[in-house]
Amino acid sequence: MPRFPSLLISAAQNTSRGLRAPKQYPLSTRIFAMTMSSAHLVPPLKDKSLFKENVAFVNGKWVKAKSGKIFEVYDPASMKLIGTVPEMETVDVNEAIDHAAAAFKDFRKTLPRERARMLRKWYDLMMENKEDLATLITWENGKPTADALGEVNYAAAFLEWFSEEAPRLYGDTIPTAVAGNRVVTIKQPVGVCALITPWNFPAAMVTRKLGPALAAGCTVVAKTPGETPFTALALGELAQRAGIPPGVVNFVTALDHTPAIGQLLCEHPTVKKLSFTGSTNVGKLLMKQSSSTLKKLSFELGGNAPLIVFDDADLETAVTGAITSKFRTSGQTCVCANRLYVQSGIYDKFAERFAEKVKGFKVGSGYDQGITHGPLIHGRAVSKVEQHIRDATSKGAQVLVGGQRLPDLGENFHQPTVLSGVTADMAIAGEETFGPLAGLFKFDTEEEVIKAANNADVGLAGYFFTSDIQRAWRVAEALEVGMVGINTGLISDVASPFGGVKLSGFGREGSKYGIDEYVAIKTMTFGGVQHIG
Ligand SMILES: NC(=O)c1ccc[n+]([C@@H]2O[C@H](COP(=O)([O-])OP(=O)(O)OC[C@H]3O[C@@H](n4cnc5c(N)ncnc54)[C@H](O)[C@@H]3O)[C@@H](O)[C@H]2O)c1
Ligand SMILES: O=CCCC(=O)O
Repeated sequence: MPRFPSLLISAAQNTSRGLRAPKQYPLSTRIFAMTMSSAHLVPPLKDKSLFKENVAFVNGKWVKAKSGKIFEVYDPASMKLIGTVPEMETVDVNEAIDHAAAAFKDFRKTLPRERARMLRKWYDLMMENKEDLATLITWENGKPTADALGEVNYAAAFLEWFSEEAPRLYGDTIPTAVAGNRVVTIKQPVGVCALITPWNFPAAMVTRKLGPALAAGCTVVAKTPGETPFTALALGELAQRAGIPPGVVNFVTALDHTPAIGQLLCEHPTVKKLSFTGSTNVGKLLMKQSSSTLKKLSFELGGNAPLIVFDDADLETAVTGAITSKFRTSGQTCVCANRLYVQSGIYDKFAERFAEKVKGFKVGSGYDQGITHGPLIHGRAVSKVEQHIRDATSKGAQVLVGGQRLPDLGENFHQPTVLSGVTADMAIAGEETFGPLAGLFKFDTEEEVIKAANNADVGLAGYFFTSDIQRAWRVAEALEVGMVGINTGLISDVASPFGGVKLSGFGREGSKYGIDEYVAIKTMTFGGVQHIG
């Protein structure tokens, strides 16, 4: 039986999840009055209509699940109810696929510049509503407001970028090898696309797929993450305001029915493409399920990024880069450094300075002033951090900073933690923690560290710090990853191809390559062409 790590949780097992019959929770009570009495203040939305409750977005309409079932979404900081959304089933999603297929007939014929204008308008609306979108992100994901605002900018940038790519979807003219033939290619939209995204970037993971899909002329059915559906639904509202035709963008919502919906999206013959961001285990399952329809696939899966600090690195650059890479979104980023390899000559200085910086973090509610790090997404995420700390310390690692939960702040808070003396036999070496835990490994030679860094079945990102230009090329080429940061801990950029190798998946998002995932190249061969004269 396949395992669905974050989903096979029944209401009884997890008090923050559960299926209920629809209940009346007046919005005004929750956003305003309730938040005044909760552990933290949720800023009121300037535009309350961006908060879509009990509805999903299908064919330009706000709809409920046919069964009338809903599920609850909780604030990971206060553990209070944010609201409910439809627990859709395959019957609902089948309908969404049919609408997307019907919309594709016309949308594929729109001029690229028309699609560009729609995407640009959607981008503008995201920017106009950035504070509200950030409020929603912090509410359901927990990241501090400044980070949430950064995510809105990053997310909107994918719509802007692909609005610019849409009119430049060029084919080729190819010098033929056959006398009398002339060959040209065009790029055509693949058709209806299924998009499945995770909770760690509730806006950016969605727009990074939607932007290129629409730019290419595809229509989509996007399955929102169970933990963070409200941000995506707000994007649906803005899509409608941007004039994107009904059926072109559909957002379906589900928690417990996610595996069944995933299977439907994979096996449905009308769905021509699946783009998934999430764990490697779920990616493997989706690939298997998609085999009967041989869909075009792109997978952005788990990472376990090595970050290497060589003796010749600039200490401050390395410390800042490691902090940025390791603790972004409290370590819940697929490109977060997970294994920090520090050369013996700089190890003590680096450990001291790095630990000092981490000690300065302020953990708390994402809405509070000065907070640098929020809660983790749920209890299972906190348990994994604890488990990695317990395992490492039982095998000899020492805690330099942190090491404990923060129960006074809430169930989902954990101290940012630094361990030194981490070795290859510890759990943290083999799997990503996906939390605020940095493990420092000591190494002596470049050869040894490359071998250790590449000793992973995944290969998403890698980072290193050095002042030697020869080494920079050598190491960048040797690391078995899709993306390398050299003297920087931040590699995410709309203009840069994003994606991995090995079990981190395949396909590239963002950049000039992102749109390729949503098109099919058609070759046209013209025969019997004679030369004149
Ligand atoms: N490479 C990337 O760009 C990237 C980005 C973010 C997260 N991730 C990875 O995702 C993991 C953390 O997120 P997670 O634990 O929520 O991942 P996950 O795979 O459990 O969930 C990701 C998404 O898949 C959905 N899902 C889960 N089971 C499914 C199924 N059987 N069928 C269809 N959909 C299903 C979830 O609802 C969610 O929307 C980490 O491994 C992280 O590295 C990768
Ligand atoms: O976590 C995954 C994506 C994060 C990013 O795009 O930088």
